[in-house]
Amino acid sequence: MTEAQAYDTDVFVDMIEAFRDLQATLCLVAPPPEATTELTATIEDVTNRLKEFEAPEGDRVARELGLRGIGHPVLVPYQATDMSDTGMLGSVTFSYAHMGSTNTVHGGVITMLFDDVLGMFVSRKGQPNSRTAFLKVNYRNTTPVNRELRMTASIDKIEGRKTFVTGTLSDGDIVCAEAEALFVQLLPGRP
Ligand SMILES: CCCCC/C=C\C/C=C\C/C=C\C/C=C\CCCC(=O)SCCNC(=O)CCNC(=O)[C@H](O)C(C)(C)COP(=O)(O)OP(=O)(O)OC[C@H]1O[C@@H](n2cnc3c(N)ncnc32)[C@H](O)[C@@H]1OP(=O)(O)O
Repeated sequence: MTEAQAYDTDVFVDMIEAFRDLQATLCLVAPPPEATTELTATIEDVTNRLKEFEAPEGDRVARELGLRGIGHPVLVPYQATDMSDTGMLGSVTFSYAHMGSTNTVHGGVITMLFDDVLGMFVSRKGQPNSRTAFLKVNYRNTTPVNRELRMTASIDKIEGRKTFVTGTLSDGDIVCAEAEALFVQLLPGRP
C-alpha cells in the first residue's frame, strides 16, 4: 500500500462494512423469488463494477496489514486493544453472518478468528513470515453473536523457527473457546 493510497483506506473500510451488513442481512431474510432475482442482478452489477479495479497482490486493500480483519470481507473484524511482547488483548463482535445455530457463532468461524489473531500476533511479536502448523480449538461454551467479547493471545514458547501460542475468547467471565497453535517460520526462499 503506497502513501498515496492511504487516504482511501477509510473509504474502503466503509465499503467492507456495507458488504458485511449485506452478508448479515442475507442470513435474516426470506425474500420472494421475484425480489431475489432482481436483487441478484443488482449484486452482480456491483461485482462487475468492482472487477474494473482489480489490482496485483500488494496493491489490494483487502489484506493491507494495518487493517487486519477489519479490511477483509471474509475474516472476522476485531480490535487489538493492548499488546506487549508476549501478550495481547482484543475485542470482537460476531454478527448474524457468523451464526451457526440460533444466536450462537459457527465453530469454524471461531477457528478462523483464532488463526488470524494468533497469526497476526506471531507475525508482530514472534517470528514474521510464519505459517500455521497446527491449531487446536476447544469449544468450552457457545459463543453469542451481537455481543462484544474479549480475546487474549500469548506467546508461550519460541524454539528455533517454532512459535507456540495460546488464545482465549470470553464473554465476561465465561470462556467460550480456547486455542493452542504452532506457527513455523518459513525457510528463506520458501513461497
Ligand atoms: C482468508 C484469507 C486470508 C489471507 C491471508 C493472506 C496473507 C497474510 C498476510 C499477512 C500475514 C500477517 C499475519 C498473519 C495472519 C494470519 C496467519 C494465517 C496463517 C495461515 O493460515 S497459514 C495457512 C495454513 N497453513 C499452512 O498452509 C501450512 C502448511 N504447512 C507448511 O507449509 C509446512 O508444513 C510448515 C511451514 C508448517 C513447516 O514446514 P518446514 O519444511 O518449514 O519445516 P519442518 O517440516 O521441517 O518443521 C519445522 C519444525 O516444526 C515442527 N512441525 C511442523 N509441523 C508441525 C505440526 N503440524 N505439529 C507439530 N510440529 C510440527 C517440525 O517437527 C520441526 O520441528 P523440529 O525443528 O523441532 O524438528
